[in-house]
Amino acid sequence: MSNTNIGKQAAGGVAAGLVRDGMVVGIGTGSTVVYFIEALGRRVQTEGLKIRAIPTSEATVAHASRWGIPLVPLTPQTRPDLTIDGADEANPRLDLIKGGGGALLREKLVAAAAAEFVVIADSSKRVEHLGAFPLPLAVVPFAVPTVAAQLKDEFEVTPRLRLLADGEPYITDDGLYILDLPFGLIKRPAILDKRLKVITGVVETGIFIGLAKRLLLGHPDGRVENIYPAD
Ligand SMILES: O=C[C@H](O)[C@H](O)[C@H](O)COP(=O)(O)O
Repeated sequence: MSNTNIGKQAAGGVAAGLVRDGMVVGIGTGSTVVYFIEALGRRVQTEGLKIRAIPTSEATVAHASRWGIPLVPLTPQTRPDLTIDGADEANPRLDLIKGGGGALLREKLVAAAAAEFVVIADSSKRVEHLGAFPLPLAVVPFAVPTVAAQLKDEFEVTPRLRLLADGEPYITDDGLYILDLPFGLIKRPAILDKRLKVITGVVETGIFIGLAKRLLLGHPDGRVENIYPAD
């Protein structure tokens, strides 16, 4: 197993240990979350842990179902007690960039609705400043040309339409396209998030501000560090 995967698996395992009987658990998306689902699924199968889970993507529906984890939709009455999700970058305040897997919209809904949101990641995801990872933006397909032009004018960034291996646009579970924005350095993520959100045709950004209350950072030696938001 690669060093990165050791960290992901370790963080996913610790996160599965946070789940208690009777909880509603929000389950994010991505390669780190797959390890969390495995560890949680094992607890469901061997300990008889009784939980209900809210998935953030069709991929997560498939993984969780394989482990026999009961799934429920997000409603005002059924909100997660705890949501566990990965991240592409986390700064010291635990502001995040997410959406490398295209699931940012459902992920933000499920993270924001949760009583507690805990991020799991390997140590490469911790950064001083967000922005080296291109910021994903979920955009209505019809609006992509005009949104892209506005981004170039206003933010001096050249958006890249996310494509599949066959050259066709990547389409999210909600029928949206993804524009990846290579900012390089994002100095004020909260302000950038607000400015991007008001562009007509933009549905959601991959900037998650003030949602994560804890980061479980998995290291190549299997150690998991607990990180809380810096002031
Ligand atoms: O849309 C995908 C999610 O935001 C993922 O949580 C994020 O991209 C991190 O994924 P991974 O755990 O595969 O690095």
